[in-house]
Amino acid sequence: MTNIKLQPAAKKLTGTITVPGDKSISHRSIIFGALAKGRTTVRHFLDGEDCLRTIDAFRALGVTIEQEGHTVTIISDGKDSFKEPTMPINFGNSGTTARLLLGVFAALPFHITAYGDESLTKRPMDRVVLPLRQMGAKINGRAEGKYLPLAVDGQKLSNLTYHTPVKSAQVKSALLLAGLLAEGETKISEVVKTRDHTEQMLTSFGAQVDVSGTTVTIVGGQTLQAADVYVPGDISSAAFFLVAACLVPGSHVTLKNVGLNPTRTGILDVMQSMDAAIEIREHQTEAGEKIGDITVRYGPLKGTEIGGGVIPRLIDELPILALLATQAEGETIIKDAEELRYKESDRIEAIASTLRSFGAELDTTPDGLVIKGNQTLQGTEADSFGDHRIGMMISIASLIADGETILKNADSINISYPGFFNDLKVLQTDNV
Ligand SMILES: O=C(O)C1=C[C@@H](OP(=O)(O)O)[C@@H](O)[C@H](O)C1
Ligand SMILES: C=C(OP(=O)(O)O)C(=O)O
Repeated sequence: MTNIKLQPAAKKLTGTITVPGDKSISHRSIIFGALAKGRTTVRHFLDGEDCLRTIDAFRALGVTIEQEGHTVTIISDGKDSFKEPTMPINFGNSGTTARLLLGVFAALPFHITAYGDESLTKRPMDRVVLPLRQMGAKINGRAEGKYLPLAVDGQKLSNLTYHTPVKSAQVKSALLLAGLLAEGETKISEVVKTRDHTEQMLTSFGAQVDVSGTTVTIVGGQTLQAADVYVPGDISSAAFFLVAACLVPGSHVTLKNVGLNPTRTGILDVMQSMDAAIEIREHQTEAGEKIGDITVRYGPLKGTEIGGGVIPRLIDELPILALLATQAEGETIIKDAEELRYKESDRIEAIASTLRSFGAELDTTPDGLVIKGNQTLQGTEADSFGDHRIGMMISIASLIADGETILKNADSINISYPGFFNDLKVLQTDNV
């Protein structure tokens, strides 16, 4: 466990950085590359700990995966070439690995045991286990299969028509993957549209998938063909510097090649509604994923209400948006975000206790937060709770707090952004 001393920003943040690859797309590139026949090359892959768990899981199934820096090559002959793993699979801290791979494992002719770290072991898996059982999956574990460790006895799965009650791209994706490996037509509908990287990648690997509003339909038994994947920069990582630049006086920062898939850009909409000075220049689309540069400047902000359909489009950005709200003029209300309670930590409680330790005033509600604006923050000792997004929120808060901050358990940041402190240093060293 590493503790880091952080100082208030001595000067403005300036310059240009390219944030690391998108975590959701990196996971999916490995899954699809392993399921496809042929050689898949992935560029700008995120080498965060979560994505490495997905690589390890497919290596355990016998798939050849080579990694050189941010380029990953997957050589596979498809699912029929997979072998039964001889050891339990460790999903680590990664909810995405756990949920999506349960959808795959359920359909493989193997007995597989999977477990996770202390945080993942507390996160609900029944959201995928229950619908997978409706397809014929045999999955057993604690609390009737609600929590890891889980034992999966792979089966031939049948098709599913399912309206998912949770607003979760992980659930949708797990069921689409199971549907791809099942017989017949699987139809998944959601209350609000969640990130659609699985649907985009199915198409780019040659599968037929039909998207109509918030319903996705896939016919099982399709063969995927290897494809080359370029992973755009992760808007969820960019978010920390978008907010930092808004908060540190005089800042002017450009983030290059950021993924601008509309199911992920809720943070840009919300920051613009708070009057943030943001310019977005979309310049290309790769395999259905929009990519562009974002420039943001320091400036005054106003409070806002964040709720409804935008929530899944910015779910992982809510910790850093909560910090932004403490500096806006007027109150900010975050609602409809009960899913925050099922992340790496209970993020509603983690945001509240962390910002309170910086001296901020805010209230929690069952599904969100009410945050007072125009607040002065004091340096503090704050724990990431093993949650990478809380760790990065603390680091950005320290830039505008009076006095020193100590970030405890800073290692958690390696889950999604191993080069975070380096990129922060680049922006603090004039690189225009
Ligand atoms: O599908 C994905 O890649 C993800 C979906 C979201 O989780 P939920 O599906 O649980 O909302 C998000 O919080 C997570 O970081 C990544
Ligand atoms: C919730 C997150 O990831 P996961 O569910 O994959 O652990 C996240 O990255 O903020």
